[in-house]
Amino acid sequence: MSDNILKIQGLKVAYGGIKAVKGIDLEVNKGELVTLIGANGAGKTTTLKAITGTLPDCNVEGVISYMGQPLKGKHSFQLVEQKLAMVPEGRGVFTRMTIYENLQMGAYTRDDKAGIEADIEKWFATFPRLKERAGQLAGTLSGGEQQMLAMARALMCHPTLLLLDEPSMGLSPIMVEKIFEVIRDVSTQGITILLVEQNAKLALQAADRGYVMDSGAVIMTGNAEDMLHDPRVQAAYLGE
Ligand SMILES: Nc1ncnc2c1ncn2[C@@H]1O[C@H](COP(=O)(O)OP(=O)(O)OP(=O)(O)O)[C@@H](O)[C@H]1O
Repeated sequence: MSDNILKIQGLKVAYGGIKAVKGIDLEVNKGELVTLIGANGAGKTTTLKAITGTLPDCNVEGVISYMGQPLKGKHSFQLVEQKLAMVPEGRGVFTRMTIYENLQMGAYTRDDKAGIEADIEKWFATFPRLKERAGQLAGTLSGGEQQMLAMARALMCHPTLLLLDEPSMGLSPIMVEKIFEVIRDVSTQGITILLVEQNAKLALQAADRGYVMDSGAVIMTGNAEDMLHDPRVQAAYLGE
């Protein structure tokens, strides 16, 4: 039996005349941390949005399967029920709700009240800044704090697959370090992760495998450690 959690076959996405994704294949296996890297406009976010079905009205072809079932036509709430969670670019926290309420919302598919409370405390221990601000509106948080909250909220549903879109974007180096520490930790807990990241070095250092996208196509894939030492990746994406 295959241990695919996510399987993308022949994905094509066109925004009108713009071919953003040109027939890519990608797999994420159980327990893996896979990263998708590439320059601005390569098609990474479009690929994630195709998985979650949150693309604007545009032409999509190909098959995306999650746990062996096609995802087409599923609503966001159905994905969370199936334990597929995403932290979008820009975080997407509920700005007019408190931090505490945001975390509760992340657990809306669960009914184990004590477990939910225990998880909130767990994330407060990981991110003490959120605990200090538990009753504060999420919209008043800094970008880094919102990123922590968005990750903690996504993890409140105990996802099987976590999709992360540019978690390091706009964050201070210390915050980037903290977020990557949490990503690695979550991965070692057995949660399968697909990480889209512009910081290719950090992403490949954290990941098991990587894919490089360029102009809508996957131009390279392999073991993350090997990719880190590949002269082509070093020259094009690692600034070396
Ligand atoms: N809603 C849209 N309408 C039209 N074109 C779009 C839309 N969203 C993205 N594109 C185009 O699709 C291509 C891929 O964009 P996408 O955001 O997927 O790339 P990316 O690799 O995630 O880049 P970035 O790191 O800058 O977010 C780009 O040429 C972009 O301009």
